[in-house]
Amino acid sequence: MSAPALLNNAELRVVEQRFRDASPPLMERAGRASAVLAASIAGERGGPIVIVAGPGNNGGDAWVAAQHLAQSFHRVTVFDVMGTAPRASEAVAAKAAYGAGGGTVVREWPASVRPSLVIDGVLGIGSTRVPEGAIAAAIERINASGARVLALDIASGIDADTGVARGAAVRADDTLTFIAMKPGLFTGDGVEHSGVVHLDDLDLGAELGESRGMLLEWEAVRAWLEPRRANAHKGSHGTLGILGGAAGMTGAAILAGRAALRTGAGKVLVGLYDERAPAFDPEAPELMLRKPADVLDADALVAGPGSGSSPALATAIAFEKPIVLDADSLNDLAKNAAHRKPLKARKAATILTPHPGEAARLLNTDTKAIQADRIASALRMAEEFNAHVVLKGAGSIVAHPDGTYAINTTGNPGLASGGTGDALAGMIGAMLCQGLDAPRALAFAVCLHGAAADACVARGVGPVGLTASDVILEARALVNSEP
Ligand SMILES: NC(=O)C1=CN([C@@H]2O[C@H](COP(=O)(O)OP(=O)(O)OC[C@H]3O[C@@H](n4cnc5c(N)ncnc54)[C@H](O)[C@@H]3O)[C@@H](O)[C@H]2O)[C@@H](O)CC1
Ligand SMILES: [K+]
Repeated sequence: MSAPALLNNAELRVVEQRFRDASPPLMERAGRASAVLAASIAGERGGPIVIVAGPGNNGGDAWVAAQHLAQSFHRVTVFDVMGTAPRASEAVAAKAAYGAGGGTVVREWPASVRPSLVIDGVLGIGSTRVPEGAIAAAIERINASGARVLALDIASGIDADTGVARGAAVRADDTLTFIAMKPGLFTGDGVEHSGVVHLDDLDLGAELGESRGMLLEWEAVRAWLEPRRANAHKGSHGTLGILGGAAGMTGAAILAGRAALRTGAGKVLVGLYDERAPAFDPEAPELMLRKPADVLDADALVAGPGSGSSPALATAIAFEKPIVLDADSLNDLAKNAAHRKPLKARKAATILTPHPGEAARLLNTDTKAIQADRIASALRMAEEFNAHVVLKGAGSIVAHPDGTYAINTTGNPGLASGGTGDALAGMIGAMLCQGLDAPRALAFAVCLHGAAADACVARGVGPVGLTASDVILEARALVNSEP
């Protein structure tokens, strides 16, 4: 199973140009696919369908869908938001054919209809400003309809590149997206607004070529970790060192250690800065709690969980194998410019795990600016620090110094609780120890961490009250489960 490609607006416009004379036209294919999915959602004898058509080609898709649905005897009402003539000739023809067949078109929300399905064709990837006037009102009406909503291409009002809702934005139950997946469906506000995402590649899939972005789905990613060989021993799966746990924060480093052990690291040495740190972890006596100087004979190092103002970052930068910088080490990196040059010059891989607040400090900006373009922010950190970066938050972004990126599709709001970041850092370390290269170790752990949280929620453990320890145990089950 290969990972689905992500195409941004500019890349999609190139595809549209290349295929502008395709036969059948792309809009015909998109509208027809929309009608097929809508019919399957509404059911053959389903209730009325309200189709909301906007001013651009997204509205064009809606007109084509309306034509097909009316021909297959669905009770269709089109709400023509602007009342202007569609731009694309296929849309003009579809509107005319729909009208000629006696199809209902209204210029106001059809309040007397109780739709079983609303199709959102207000704005697509051309939505590049705050919706206003009739467009904004139509979006609000769709959200207030109480009906199931199918968005065409992307929920209206969501930016296809960034996932940002600038103002009013449709909340869809399903989105049928065309040609390729778009980043904005899977990160930022897009996560909440897209619902279940369906892809119809309009028969172009094989012709799209390489792309800079991809989606991380657990079913595809899980195959990256090879099954254990029968003759494996603890040395086969590496030794992870962890630097952290200053006074009052030993829990963070211990959680990272437990996560690493339970997701497959051969040995885990936790170097605690707290002078009065416990001698062992009663819940995981296998964890070797040590002084920081005694954990450096390892295959990879995680620095930062609860490390406070200790020298964890400087020690990690000097470590000659892969490192993961988390939490306090990221804040140290943001505060002390002197660390940047030696970090950038490292020969072994560096992984950074900022949440938006930490990312804002690293890039010397504010959280709002980070969230306004999460992909660009993650790629900028990857370049500035010569590191593989995960920008955490809904739709985590994994970005690499070569300009490629991925968006994670797993995870849920239950992960917004203390300790889950420490667990993720430990899982990344465990994957480095088990021989995945840094980009894969990072992407694998991010996807696993979210998939574990999803599995917990699926059996009623969370999202409310989900703990890092729950996620760690579920992650162990997942790395051992058969595909
Ligand atoms: N061009 C093509 O080859 C294809 C396009 N397709 C559809 O076309 C869509 C893109 O079409 P368009 O580029 O026409 O753009 P949209 O249909 O997304 O809408 C943009 C139109 O609304 C205006 N607009 C944008 N943001 C607005 C706002 N916030 N408030 C008010 N008006 C706003 C724009 O000026 C433009 O006229 C895709 O999302 C997809 O649904 C599909 O039919 C597949 C093929
Ligand atoms: K739409």
